Amino acid sequence: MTDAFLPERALAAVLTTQPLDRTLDYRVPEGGVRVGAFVAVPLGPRKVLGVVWGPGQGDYDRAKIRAISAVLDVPVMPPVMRDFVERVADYTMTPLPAVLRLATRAPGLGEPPGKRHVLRLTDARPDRMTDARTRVIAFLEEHEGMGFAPGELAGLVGVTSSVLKGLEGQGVLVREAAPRDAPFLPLDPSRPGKDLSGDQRRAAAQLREAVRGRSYGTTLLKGVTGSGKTEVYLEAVAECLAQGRQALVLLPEIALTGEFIARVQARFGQEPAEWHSGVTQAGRRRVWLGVAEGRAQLVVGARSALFLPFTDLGLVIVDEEHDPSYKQEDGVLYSARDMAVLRASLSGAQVVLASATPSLESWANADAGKYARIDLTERFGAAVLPEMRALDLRIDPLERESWISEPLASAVRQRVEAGEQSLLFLNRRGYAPLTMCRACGHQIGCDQCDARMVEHRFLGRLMCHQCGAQKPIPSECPNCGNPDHLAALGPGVERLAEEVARRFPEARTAVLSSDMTMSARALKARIEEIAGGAADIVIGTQMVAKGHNFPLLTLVGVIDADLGLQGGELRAAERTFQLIRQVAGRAGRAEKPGLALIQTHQPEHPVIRAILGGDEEAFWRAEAAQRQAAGAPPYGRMAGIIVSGPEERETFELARALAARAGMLTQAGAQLFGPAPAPIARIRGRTRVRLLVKAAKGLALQPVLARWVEGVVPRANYRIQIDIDPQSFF
Ligand SMILES: Nc1ncnc2c1ncn2[C@@H]1O[C@H](COP(=O)(O)OP(=O)(O)OP(=O)(O)O)[C@@H](O)[C@H]1O
Ligand SMILES: [Zn+2]
Repeated sequence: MTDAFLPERALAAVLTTQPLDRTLDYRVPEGGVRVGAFVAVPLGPRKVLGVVWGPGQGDYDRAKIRAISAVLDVPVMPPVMRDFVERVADYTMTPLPAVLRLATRAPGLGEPPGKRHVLRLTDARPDRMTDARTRVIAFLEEHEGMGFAPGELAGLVGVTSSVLKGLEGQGVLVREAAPRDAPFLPLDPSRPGKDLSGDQRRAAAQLREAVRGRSYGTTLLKGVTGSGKTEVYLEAVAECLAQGRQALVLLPEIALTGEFIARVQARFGQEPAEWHSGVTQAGRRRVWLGVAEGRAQLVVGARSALFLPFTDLGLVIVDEEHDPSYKQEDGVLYSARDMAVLRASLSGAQVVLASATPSLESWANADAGKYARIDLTERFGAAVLPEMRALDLRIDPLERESWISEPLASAVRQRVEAGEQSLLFLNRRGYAPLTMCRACGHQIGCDQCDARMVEHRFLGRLMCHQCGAQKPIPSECPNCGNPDHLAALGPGVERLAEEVARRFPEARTAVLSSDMTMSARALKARIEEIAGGAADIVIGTQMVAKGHNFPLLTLVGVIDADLGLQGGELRAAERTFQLIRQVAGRAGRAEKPGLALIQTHQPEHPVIRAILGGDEEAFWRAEAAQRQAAGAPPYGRMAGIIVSGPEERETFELARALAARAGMLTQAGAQLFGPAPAPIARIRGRTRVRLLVKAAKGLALQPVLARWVEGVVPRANYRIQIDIDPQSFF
């Protein structure tokens, strides 16, 4: 792609973020415009954001062509970034505007800094409190001292602008000119890092050398939990910064950023830029511009940080690269890990995929020699890997309404007495996964989805984990009307917490679950407190499995190791292995050795044996052999097709129309399975039908799929969604 200039009055093809299937021609304004420039263009009665994508196509009535309204005063989108946007769109089979939206998720891009006004909280309080006023004040108190643009504040709190005006009139809020965006203070890569062990030093040297090469390459950094992967890849970051190039660190969970930022600050003297859903609108704009202008050297963020406009990206770290949350499951269905490799290959950058339990994809790529691989096999310093033991629930059965077996309970008791921490891991949010009437057997489901409602006792509500619908916990059965017979069945973390409180009344407990109504900042603070010893027993969902450092933690109890093995999904074994090894890895990270106790009904299951056995290579090899035999990823290609719509019959008809064209797929060497009702056959009132396409690894699947679906045009409100390399099959 070229970095061309279009003169005044020429036609420019502008890609907007609006859902159109093509670029639109506009007339270039006075002064001309560069290809890649961000512009505002008229579209109907509105002005929308766009990027000059190239010379105009000239296939539209010249007399009707309108002019570009404004060329925004932000850096031009460089050719590699435009290339990246197009490749992502092609790979994920997503319309370009949707990908461009990912790349422009910062408000007010065109406005110069310093011109904005923000509202700030004063010490005054209103004469009369209303619910809306209380929320505004509570929100601003939580974001101590920060100012927000009025529109932004109204949106964030969910109040009208008149509420804000009222508060301003009473002096509760003051209007101030926003300060210029705070600068990004330079990180100093020459500061010394920690003294590395021999293995760490060799690993760091290898990564540094790769970064010095200033060309593309991917390295799998496979190190056992607590081996110092972070310390090692920070050396690669140091090298990248020393080269004057930008670096990006992707983390799978916002809650991890707090600890990571502190480590960057300790290593390089300043904080990195931060990018995730917890960052305010103003903060996003600052980071986006800082990255585009090359002022932000290091960004730490969630998967969408990959779409920031880096000018000279030299390194991408994907930490906990196996984590399923790197796959975006709505909107643009993309894998941030895979797209990181794509982006790096376009930018001449290095990628480091760090994990103790790599994805089979990355393991296989390293095995095939496509990725370099570095192993760290020991924990740093005196710390040793935790001992792992299965607790056979057939031998030590659980008591009624109890989920902690006697041997696990006594291990917890010992830790509490010794002043050490225990972690009880249960990958289920809420109180109970199922509410059933003991009189008639009715199970309370979501009205909109083919899913059971999950009791959240803490909130006093039943909640659908598919669509988020809530209803109060009924006092009588909605089916037979019988009172007092509704029973909560099975445990969630809230119920486990109840048992812990009952059995260890003297212990301080903390529940960490991703659905907790806590701001990102409050969550970070809570995790720091826990790491500092504020809880004796931590109860958590998969959120706690990811990379946290709790130095006092010496015991991990896995409440139900069998949970992920049911259902037989493609990645069930891999995921269970990763999750339990990860969570066990939280134990014994300091001097005291750790113990992981794993409750299971099937200790002889191959996956449970692999988790306990520690021969990881054998596990991956066996898993790889099975996938290879089945032609499944990463040895074969897959695309999931989800057909959805309001009427069941018509949704199936649409799916069958696709199936009728299966010949095209077969001819190209792909196979079609389905249609079949999706495992969750209804979400938000829409019927869901699935098809699955499988093909050999070498086949360029996307063009084949594009031709296949082209011939079937869904009616309004019906959808055909294609998920390339699907991770979930619900
Ligand atoms: N060379 C070193 N000198 C001092 N401390 C170190 C060193 N290497 C690692 N550590 C410390 O050991 C702990 C574990 O290191 P780190 O978090 O980098 O491991 P990790 O491999 O990323 O772990 P996980 O995969 O479990 O998240 C951290 O507290 C880290 O500061
Ligand atoms: Zn629902």
